[in-house]
Amino acid sequence: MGVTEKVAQAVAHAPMIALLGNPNCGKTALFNRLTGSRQKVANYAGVTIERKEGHFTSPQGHPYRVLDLPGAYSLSAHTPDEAITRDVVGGLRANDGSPDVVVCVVDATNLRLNLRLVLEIQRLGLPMVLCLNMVDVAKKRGIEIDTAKLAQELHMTVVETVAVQSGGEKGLLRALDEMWPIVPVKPQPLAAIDTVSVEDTQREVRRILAAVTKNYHNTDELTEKIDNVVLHPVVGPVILAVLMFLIFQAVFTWAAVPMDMISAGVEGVGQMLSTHMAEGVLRSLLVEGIIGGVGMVLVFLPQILILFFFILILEDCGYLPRAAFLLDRLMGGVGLSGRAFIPLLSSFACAIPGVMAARTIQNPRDRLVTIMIAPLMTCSARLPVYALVIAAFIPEREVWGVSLQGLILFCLYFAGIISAMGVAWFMKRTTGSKAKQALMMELPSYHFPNLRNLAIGLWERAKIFLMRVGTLILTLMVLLWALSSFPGAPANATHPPIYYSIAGMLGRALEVIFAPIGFGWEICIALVPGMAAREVAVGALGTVYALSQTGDELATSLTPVLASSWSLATALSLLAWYVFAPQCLSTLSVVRRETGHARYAFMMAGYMFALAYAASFITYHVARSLGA
Ligand SMILES: Nc1nc2c(ncn2[C@@H]2O[C@H](COP(=O)(O)OP(=O)(O)OP(=O)(O)O)[C@@H](O)[C@H]2O)c(=O)[nH]1
Ligand SMILES: [Mg+2]
Repeated sequence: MGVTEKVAQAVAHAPMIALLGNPNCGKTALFNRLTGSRQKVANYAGVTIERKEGHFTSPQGHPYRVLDLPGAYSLSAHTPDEAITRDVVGGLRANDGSPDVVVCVVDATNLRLNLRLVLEIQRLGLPMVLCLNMVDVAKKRGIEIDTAKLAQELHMTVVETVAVQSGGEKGLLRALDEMWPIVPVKPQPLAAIDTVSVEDTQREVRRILAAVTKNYHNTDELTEKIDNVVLHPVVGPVILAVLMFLIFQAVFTWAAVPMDMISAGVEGVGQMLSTHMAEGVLRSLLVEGIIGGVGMVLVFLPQILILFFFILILEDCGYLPRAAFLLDRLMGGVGLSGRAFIPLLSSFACAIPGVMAARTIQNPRDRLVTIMIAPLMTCSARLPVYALVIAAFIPEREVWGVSLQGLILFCLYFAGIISAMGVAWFMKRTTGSKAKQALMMELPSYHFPNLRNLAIGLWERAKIFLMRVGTLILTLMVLLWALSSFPGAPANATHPPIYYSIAGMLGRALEVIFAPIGFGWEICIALVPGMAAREVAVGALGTVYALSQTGDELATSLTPVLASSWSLATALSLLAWYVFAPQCLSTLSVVRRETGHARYAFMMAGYMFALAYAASFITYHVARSLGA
């Protein structure tokens, strides 16, 4: 047996630990520390929405499997993500026994709220360890907790942990090792643990708190001071708007230099290949297919990273639930709850995590509406398309001291948001659901973003993007290049060869549909692979136009080519198209999975196509009549 097989076998029989606790108490941070993995950690409730499994070996050499679970306020689940947690600990999931040990993670600064769940879980009768996490913060605030006394009151092992510090998990590891040999126990049925009333549990929590803590308070003065400003009814929304605006400015202004560098590098390689290689199929594949297509997408890495830099900081410092709170009234106006804010914000990265994050929404109608509008938020794959067209058509100028290009980008994002609100309003009206639930959301204490997490987060993003470029996008580009290069042009050709290729024929067929909104056959070719991944539209335009060049001059830079071959009306129409354009196929399949019905995926594709076409049509014709 090889070493890896031995490890795999040991892991398969290792005791299973489940990390359980309220949302935002540090379960995932602890999971990452134990297993060395990099699951998402952020400062708001409802970050983890799926069961994640990992494994590790303790200092004494014992193997363990460990489960990270969505946070829950109680075992009587109210949302789909809480249901996952309930089913896992209750042993109700197929293929999964109940856990052998429950590690109950609690936020030491918020014991009053957290202990309720501890008492509830205790009734399951499984072996338990209590992790008093975030003791670093508790100590700073002068909260003193007598751990020995708490252990005595609860009849279980209590350890202190700091999940964000290296070595902060040691106490837990020691406690686990002391439990060996771990004998599996069957949990009490969930129905049987519901016998104690909420009031009795509350009374018990108060009694324990009084016994184990001195000067217990869960207020944080700094957080209160900041919130007085940030949640102020007038100042708050202004701060939010300014913040969003600055982010889009930064995406353009900060990215300029690194983008120029990457683009110069890509062009350099292209030029070198075209001067040193003999003309032929291979050179065409490399220069027009790969450099012209994939290189074109690569250039947008800095912009994507800058956008994520801000999203990650906002996530980690604790501002997001505040923004949800500020927008709750506004969103209530169109029938959405403030709860929808975080799923919608996640959709700026990609609609897929956004659609999945809708699991934290309790009301099924609210959840469905949120899922249906999530793709209208501008995902990061659309950013390259916007950026390319903006760079080609919008002059690099300042208006009232702000970059005009950044301003246009902001408007495009804004257009997505406004139309999402419109669609939500329409859906709520037609489904006739009026009930509005109050927003119940914990506002976590602010903390300074963890720089290591920030760096890891950005690195992960860069990796995801580069992987996409290197696999999916590369494959599509090679395929597109082949379809655009064969068959070759006839002898008496009057157009560039691509016109006669398979892709050219397809583009010309589609042109019939898209000509009324100003798209020529070249754009139509790019729309098709753009369905698989949006950035590919940019790469595809790169390849299509590189192959369309008739002169000797090979253009590796797309921007001037577009500026000379499209009218402004066409460019604006394409931007409008991408505000709505039907989702990439992977989003549609996630929508089907999350809603359980294929019809919602079809509905989504249909309504977005109709909106995209209408918006482009109007944009194109208004722009034309204004002489653009
Ligand atoms: N100072 C300090 N911060 C911590 C500690 N543990 C976690 N955090 C921070 O607390 C926040 C929440 O951590 P997560 O690990 O995402 O919490 P979670 O319990 O997995 O949350 P959900 O997935 O939403 O249920 C993050 O901002 C962490 O960086 C700790 O021991 N000390
Ligand atoms: Mg988590």
